[in-house]
Amino acid sequence: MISIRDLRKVYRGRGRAVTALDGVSLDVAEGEIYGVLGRSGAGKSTLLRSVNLLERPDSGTVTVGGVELTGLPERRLRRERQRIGMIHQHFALLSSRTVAGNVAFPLEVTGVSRATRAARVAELLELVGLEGRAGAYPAQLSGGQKQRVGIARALAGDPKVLLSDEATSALDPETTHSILALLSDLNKRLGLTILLITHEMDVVKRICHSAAIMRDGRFTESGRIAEVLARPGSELAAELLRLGPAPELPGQTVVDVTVSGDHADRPLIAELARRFETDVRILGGTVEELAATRAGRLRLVLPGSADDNRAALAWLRETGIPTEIAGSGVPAGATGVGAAGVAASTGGAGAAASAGAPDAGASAGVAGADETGDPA
Ligand SMILES: Nc1ncnc2c1ncn2[C@@H]1O[C@H](COP(=O)(O)OP(=O)(O)OP(=O)(O)O)[C@@H](O)[C@H]1O
Repeated sequence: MISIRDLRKVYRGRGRAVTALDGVSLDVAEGEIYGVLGRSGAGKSTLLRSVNLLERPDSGTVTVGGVELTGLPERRLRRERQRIGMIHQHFALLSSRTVAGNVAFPLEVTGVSRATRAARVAELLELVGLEGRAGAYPAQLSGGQKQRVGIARALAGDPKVLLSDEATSALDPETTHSILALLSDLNKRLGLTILLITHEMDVVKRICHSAAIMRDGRFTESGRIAEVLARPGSELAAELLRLGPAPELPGQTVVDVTVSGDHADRPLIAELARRFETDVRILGGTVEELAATRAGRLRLVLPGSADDNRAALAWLRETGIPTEIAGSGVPAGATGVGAAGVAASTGGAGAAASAGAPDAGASAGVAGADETGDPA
């Protein structure tokens, strides 16, 4: 539904040039919710605003619903833009207009008749759960209600694509959940394709089918959540399923295994114990009901060094369970077997590389992420 190819954008001014987009490519399938995650300054807003060409990229192409927007004259572009809704962090409502007046605004601009407008506004307010608030002014609404107005307004022209610019960043956690639930519901009921930018991993966990991490104008990793979880060394997977820093346990091997999809119901620990006659301990774990799938990450301790456990590690790898040595009790450099080594040898080298695979500090990258919810 949205296809972006090699987008570049450099802001120039006062002898200074900032590369906001450094060759970004992205595909969002029809009916998908796609989250772009990144810290402030990563280029997320520039990317999102490039999708409807509110921001003109220096080069690259943007295609939405089969129409290449970057090739259109301004008048045609204005028409195509009406098929793309957008919601904003601070709602961007007109304070002098009522809820109904705000939602009706885009319909007025496109010349929809008064009667049709009134019927459509009533329908939209019901869709976002704001029946009965048509006559209220923005100042009389809570943040969550304001965002509902923003969503109703964005959907007025019956778009197939919704762009969400940090739509929940100004809201408290409970309201955030209700707005995310609404977006998810609209995605299902209307088949709405949603591209959102956020700095909150929780948003990705709750509603996204696919995600990307953006840093310095580039995607360092991207993909469908189910694929990402199966990708050894994945930074996104580590952020989705967080474990604390790994301890050093001399003479033991600490491994982090990710179980999702077909593996979620597998009696993995019993199998390991049986096949390799080893006493597997669980050191920690996290299980998440992600929008895309149920998934978990377990931190296991196997007696003996990584070398002693070679066969068990190989079996995990062959079984297709992403496995990383979190801390072998021996310096990674001494054996050459570190998380990156496992990642590379599990057949995920390409994916790990595209993820900006962590090097010698891999275990810290996986397990030692900060507590802010921001990607590293
Ligand atoms: N109009 C502009 N003129 C000059 N530089 C800009 C402009 N807009 C953005 N930038 C710069 O481009 C880079 C990317 O900005 P962008 O707003 O896209 O990032 P972001 O990830 O959305 O961050 P934030 O969440 O803080 O908005 C930043 O370094 C920013 O300072």
